[in-house]
Amino acid sequence: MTELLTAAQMRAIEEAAIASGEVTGLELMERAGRGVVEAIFEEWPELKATSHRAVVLCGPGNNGGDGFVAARLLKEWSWEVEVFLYGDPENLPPDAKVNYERWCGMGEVRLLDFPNLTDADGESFNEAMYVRVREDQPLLIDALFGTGLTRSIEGLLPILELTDLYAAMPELSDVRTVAVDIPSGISSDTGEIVGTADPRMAVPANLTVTFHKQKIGHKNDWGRRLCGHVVVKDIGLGPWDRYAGIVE
Ligand SMILES: NC(=O)C1=CN([C@@H]2O[C@H](COP(=O)(O)OP(=O)(O)OC[C@H]3O[C@@H](n4cnc5c(N)ncnc54)[C@H](O)[C@@H]3O)[C@@H](O)[C@H]2O)[C@@H](O)CC1
Ligand SMILES: [K+]
Repeated sequence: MTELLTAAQMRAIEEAAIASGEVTGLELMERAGRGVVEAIFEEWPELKATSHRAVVLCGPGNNGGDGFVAARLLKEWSWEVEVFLYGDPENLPPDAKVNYERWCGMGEVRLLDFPNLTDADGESFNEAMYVRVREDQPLLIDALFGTGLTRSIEGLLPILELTDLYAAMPELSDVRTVAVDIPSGISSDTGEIVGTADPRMAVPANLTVTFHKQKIGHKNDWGRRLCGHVVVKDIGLGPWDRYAGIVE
């Protein structure tokens, strides 16, 4: 029996755990977000000593929900946290919506889909972000897409330009990027970049925090190259053999 999961197996395991009544989806999401923050402090213990800055990019599904949890917990650590959402808050799945709303009680959410990439004052979004990244060197948390990615994120180039910014600034080699579950753009079933062979269509990470077990995509193809250090966090789904019917 392999201990690498597909997206469908992970989903089935979560559904079985929720159906058993032992845990809710909301609790799993809270543990996932907490796991991300724990992994950040384990990877870079120096970040625990002083408050820091984070930019959290949240997507339209439950991966984004994990991002909202991580944002809230970092804010509780007195970090300065900026949250950006790709998608319509009204269409977030229920658990992600709850965590979006919890975050809204603590801070602003800027939408990532404004078409001309220009703020109301005429400043280019990417220019503003470039300045912020250069000056503040925030931790970047990629909670755009996880196991639910179904098509290429090519249409999201404006977001990817942000990650290009990180790559293009050698003086900022200390900038840290953290993928929630898997770098956005990578298929958790194959490790390939979804819908394209262009490696720029994925968000590379220094640290990837996944849940319960690693997915096939962490170990293969571009996934293996773009995940950075992969950490698996227990979110209380129980022992492996409990799901024998799902993971044979
Ligand atoms: N209860 C649960 O199911 C849990 C889920 N978890 C997190 O949830 C993630 C899976 O959540 P989801 O299944 O909601 O999936 P995702 O959050 O990965 O993404 C799904 C959403 O993205 C959209 N989408 C997919 N490809 C797109 C593209 N190329 N461009 C634009 N939109 C696109 C889909 O239409 C859908 O709205 C996991 O990776 C993990 O991070 C964790 O919170 C643990 C608990
Ligand atoms: K991600």
